[in-house]
Amino acid sequence: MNNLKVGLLGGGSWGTTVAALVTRNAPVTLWARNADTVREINQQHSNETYLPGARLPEKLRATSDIGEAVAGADVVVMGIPSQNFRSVLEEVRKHIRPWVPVISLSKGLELDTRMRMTEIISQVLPGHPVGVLTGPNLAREIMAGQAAASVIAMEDAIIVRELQSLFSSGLFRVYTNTDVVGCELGGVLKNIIAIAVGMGDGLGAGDNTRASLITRGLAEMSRLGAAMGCQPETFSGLAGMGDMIATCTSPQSRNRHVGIELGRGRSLADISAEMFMVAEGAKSAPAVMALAEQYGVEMPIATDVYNVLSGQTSAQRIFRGLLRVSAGAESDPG
Ligand SMILES: NC(=O)C1=CN([C@@H]2O[C@H](COP(=O)(O)OP(=O)(O)OC[C@H]3O[C@@H](n4cnc5c(N)ncnc54)[C@H](O)[C@@H]3O)[C@@H](O)[C@H]2O)C=CC1
Ligand SMILES: O=C(CO)COP(=O)(O)O
Repeated sequence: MNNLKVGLLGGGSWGTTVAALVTRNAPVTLWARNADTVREINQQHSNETYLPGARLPEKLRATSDIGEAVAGADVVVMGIPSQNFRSVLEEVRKHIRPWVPVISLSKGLELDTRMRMTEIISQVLPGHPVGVLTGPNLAREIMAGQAAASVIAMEDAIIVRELQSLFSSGLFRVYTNTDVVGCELGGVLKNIIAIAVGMGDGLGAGDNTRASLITRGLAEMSRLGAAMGCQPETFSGLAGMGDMIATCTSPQSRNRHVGIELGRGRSLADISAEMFMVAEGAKSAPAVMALAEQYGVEMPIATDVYNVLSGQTSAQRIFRGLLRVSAGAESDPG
């Protein structure tokens, strides 16, 4: 048991799931902007829109007053999609107490600035310890009580251990890591590769194709990570390979779903119009391209995904192109 009070922002699939997990260890106040969601969590102990069929702990309290969630919190957790992350953080700033750690659950980059979420936290809330919880963590599976593992990454090796126990429970095993950038990058980049894998699945490609994309995707993730000074081991861990496998193979993944529909020949605008949940890879792809250029790293799969997302080519054309490109050494970028 922990004495820390937690303010968790974001009443979507993952915010609600993490709130339910942490409630076992500490009191959690979940802020959601939608008043109906707040009422449903408090009265019915469910969030049917995002987690159909799941029963939430009765102890979990939701509010639509962000001050109520943040002002008394010893830890603030951000479950807000990346493109809205900064605006919510600006609100957090009005209520948060000094030195309270802020942990991101989000797996995207801010489009205009190409910043990671922990960078945004440090910019908006200087002086607050920052971290990220990330790994192969499909929300609905965890709510259904299936075992999973995750990583909490913070630069401070002491604070990270304190927070490890806050997020851990019997079926949710949380490891620590001090490579914040590597862990965060893993979560961002696997979404792009999951879109590529989805395209292949939508086009009827085989298991060998999927395995090749995952492996070559991991190689380009590791190259960008190396250029950005990350620890190479991070990418073979839960935040890298682990999350890559979960997202690239699960029917639950929203990013893979976007890829499947692109593979069937639909446009991103059409696919997005009928999705109410976020697919971070589709939003972050241009920022990933900008990072690759900034660090001089070749990312052929991410580039193809970006070109399909932006309507410059089709999934069918890039998959045909893949077969035409001659392969070099396995250590080469192509
Ligand atoms: N769903 C999953 O299995 C996992 C998701 N993540 C990451 O967690 C982050 C959040 O994703 P999900 O909860 O899955 O998304 P979601 O699409 O299920 O829910 C997003 C929630 O954010 C809220 N929201 C959006 N903009 C807002 C704003 N300006 N102010 C207040 N609330 C706002 C929405 O109302 C919604 O409740 C994403 O970055 C995602 O990549 C990470 C691990 C697992
Ligand atoms: O990050 C996730 C699993 O770890 C969720 O993936 P999707 O956003 O593609 O559903």
